[in-house]
Amino acid sequence: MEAVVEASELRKSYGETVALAGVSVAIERGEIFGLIGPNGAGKTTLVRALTGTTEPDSGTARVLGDPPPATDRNRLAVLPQAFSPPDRLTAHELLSYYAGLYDDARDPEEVLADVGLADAGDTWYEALSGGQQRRVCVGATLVNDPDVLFLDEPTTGIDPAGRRTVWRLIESLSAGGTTVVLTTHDMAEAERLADRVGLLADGALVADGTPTDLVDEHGGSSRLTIETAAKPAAFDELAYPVEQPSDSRGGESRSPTTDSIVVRAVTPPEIGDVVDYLEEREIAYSGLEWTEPGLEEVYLELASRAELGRTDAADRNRAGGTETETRDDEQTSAGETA
Ligand SMILES: Nc1ncnc2c1ncn2[C@@H]1O[C@H](COP(=O)(O)OP(=O)(O)OP(=O)(O)O)[C@@H](O)[C@H]1O
Repeated sequence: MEAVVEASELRKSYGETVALAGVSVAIERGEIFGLIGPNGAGKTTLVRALTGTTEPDSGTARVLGDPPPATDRNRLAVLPQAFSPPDRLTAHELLSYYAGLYDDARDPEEVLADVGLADAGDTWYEALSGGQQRRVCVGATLVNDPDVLFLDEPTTGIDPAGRRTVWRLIESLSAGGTTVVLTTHDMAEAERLADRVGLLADGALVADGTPTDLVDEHGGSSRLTIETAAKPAAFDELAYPVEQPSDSRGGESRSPTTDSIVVRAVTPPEIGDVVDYLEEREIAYSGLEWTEPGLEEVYLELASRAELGRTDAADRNRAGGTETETRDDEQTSAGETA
């Protein structure tokens, strides 16, 4: 398959802050690539390097075969995280304005219908709800019927029904051959939409795979949480691994909870064995909850590993001193739809 978005060893630092530490990725035509990672991981910087609004210090990028500054703007669209169009335009006027920037544009009415706002065309942007405004912004990226679409947290602030409208839209765009790079903090969104997920941490792509593969590799086993005051020792004879969950994952605030026990790797038909164990030994419990691992577990696991790695590196640096490549900062340009 043809890669329409490619990055090779992209590096970018702002002063001593390394935003991208050598990111390589290739995204194929029609693929939905979910970009996830903690705040400050480098996601926006990567998108900016791929869309030509920031110049990497080194490495190369190509979108639709050209380096980003030369990418055909008629074939590309970007929805930045913070995008504030003029308030005193109606939704229809706004989409007409953006449509006017392209040689060949879609009918704004059609685009409004796509984002579920067919009846809101005459409403001023400022009079729309936050979620409706975000949907108009998504619409603004669709007026040129792009071949490559970068969406930075497109559904933030949108209600569940509206989110589903946007999800279905993204799916149908991808089915029609549009390549979508979707930055999100919503793991359900990434799991539902992304063909492939890339997890950035500290400027490095620490995982890249289908949601299913990532969950198999890093998600750990299923969890059966038992609400009980019993101690882990009460489960010594149970044939499954048992642990006492922590109040928080990672960090020094980790402390065991005293009101629940987690039994790992129990399949749904085996839950009865655990219940029998509780009953036979008269262990009091007030509830059971079985959960499969998902992308959220992958995210927490890999992000906490990256955090541990950073702590180790900081310790080593404190012990031995380090050299950091610095470079002049550059202006952050306000995002704009392409
Ligand atoms: N123009 C800039 N000047 C200085 N530092 C910057 C600039 N842009 C980004 N950074 C820094 O680079 C790092 C990566 O930032 P970036 O915005 O790419 O992260 P992100 O993953 O998009 O975060 P978030 O999830 O919060 O949007 C951060 O430490 C950030 O402070």
